[in-house]
Amino acid sequence: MTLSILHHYIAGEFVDSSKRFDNINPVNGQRICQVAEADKKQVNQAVMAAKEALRGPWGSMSVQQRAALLHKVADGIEARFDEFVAAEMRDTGKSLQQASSIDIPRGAANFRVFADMVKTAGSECFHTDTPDGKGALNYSLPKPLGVVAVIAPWNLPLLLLTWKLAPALAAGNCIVAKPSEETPSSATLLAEVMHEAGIPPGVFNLIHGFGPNSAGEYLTSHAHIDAITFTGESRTGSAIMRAAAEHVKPLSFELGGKNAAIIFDDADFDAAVEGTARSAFTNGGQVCLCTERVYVHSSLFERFVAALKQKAEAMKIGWPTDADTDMGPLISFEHRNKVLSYYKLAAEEGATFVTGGSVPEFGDERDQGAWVQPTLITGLSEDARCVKEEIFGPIAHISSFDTEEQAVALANNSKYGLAAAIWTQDISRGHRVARQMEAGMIWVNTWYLRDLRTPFGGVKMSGIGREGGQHSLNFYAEPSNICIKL
Ligand SMILES: NC(=O)c1ccc[n+]([C@@H]2O[C@H](COP(=O)([O-])OP(=O)(O)OC[C@H]3O[C@@H](n4cnc5c(N)ncnc54)[C@H](O)[C@@H]3O)[C@@H](O)[C@H]2O)c1
Ligand SMILES: O=C/C=C/C=C(\O)C(=O)O
Repeated sequence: MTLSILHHYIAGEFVDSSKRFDNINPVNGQRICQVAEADKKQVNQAVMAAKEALRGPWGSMSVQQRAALLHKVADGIEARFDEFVAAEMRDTGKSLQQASSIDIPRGAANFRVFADMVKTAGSECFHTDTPDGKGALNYSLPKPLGVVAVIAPWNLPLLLLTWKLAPALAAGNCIVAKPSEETPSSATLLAEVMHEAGIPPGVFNLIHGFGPNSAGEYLTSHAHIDAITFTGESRTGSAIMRAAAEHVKPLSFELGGKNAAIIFDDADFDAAVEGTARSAFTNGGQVCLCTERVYVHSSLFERFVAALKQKAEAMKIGWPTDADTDMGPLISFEHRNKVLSYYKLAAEEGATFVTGGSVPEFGDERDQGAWVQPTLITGLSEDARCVKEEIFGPIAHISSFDTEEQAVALANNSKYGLAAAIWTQDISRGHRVARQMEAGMIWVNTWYLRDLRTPFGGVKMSGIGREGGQHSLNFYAEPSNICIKL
């Protein structure tokens, strides 16, 4: 059976490479298709095509015209919705429910929100007094950065790729994007949609490949890249920072996390259990915002652990296409081995396994896939590696606290600072504890409730900068100040 091949999209054309890699379905380990792997020459072609396109019709297009094109891209995603859902599920094994209610709808929404926002964006203007009394006018003019390298991860492939593409394009930049090697399909479909929508050749370029010594590194170290926006592991962020250092360029980083949930004694118990199960196991724990550390007031601890265990064991781990599936496989065998190595480490570090800790057995082709059990552990010290290091799988450690001060100190005791969830019915405490969190995003009595205008990003090792609303536009366009002597 000849496998289809996913191509790059460079200068408005779909092109192959001599080198290719396999795209694997993590549900059963079967090959889905082959993917062209861009070499240095092709990455250079993509960068130069983007540079050239800045001087073409895109560079002289009005904001209204650019916004209209971005809405056409959103229309195209919606018109091919089922294809995008199928592509995302094939590459990741995520459930139909997740792909069709979060991943793909957000792909279209990301284009629409920034197409609309850029049309109403204003800029600063100051009337300046001068000694001669005639005054001066100072106004700022936002200008696109130029050629932006966009590097995306595999966990929410279309959502996170378009979360960067949409504002970057809305601000007038040209793009060279590299999706994760694990999830090439929806990005390639997006290239088709961009092409059909009439995005001018070279404005959006898509290259496939890996990170080190492959397309990712060739892209981030390219002299003609004007800015880099990256989402992925913190250590990859460090590598990209080193690669980009020589040419000094703006960086936007959305990195790793080891997020805490704090459940106070006055929490709405059922809501806290439901919300914490969702924040621990959504997308198989493969969301940067997922909870991996749960801190419960000592008065509730035993009851809460039992209730969370019940939730975890009630989850349906099944075929992605089944409407009632709660969790699919992990993204790859490599990642499953990483998560299983932490399950093993947890035991070595002395953890008590409340539930899970191994691999589900199906008795069918799924036994050839990258599956793990949702897992809850207790009993580790705060210095344990399983409590300190990001695992990025369906596992959370639960421990107890007595005072609010202890809860804040426990939650903040991390090199990461991406997100936190606080469960309390005392809203003054909610405000008070949220303000003390060393994190970029804090949810109180909810989790992953999104308003696309809000600042999204982390502190410490969790990132540099913010995405979302005007924060995105502020990164992708930088103001020049023009002073006119009157
Ligand atoms: N903060 C956020 O918003 C956010 C969102 C999603 C995922 N993440 C993080 O991403 C990680 C999981 O995603 P992942 O495994 O794809 O991350 P990863 O860092 O392994 O890879 C991310 C992307 O970077 C590329 N890459 C890897 N090494 C590179 C290099 N040296 N130069 C250039 N490109 C390189 C990869 O090919 C991929 O496209 C987790 O740590 C998760 O917390 C963070
Ligand atoms: O895995 C990380 C999830 C990131 C989500 C977003 O960036 C978003 O919802 O805009």
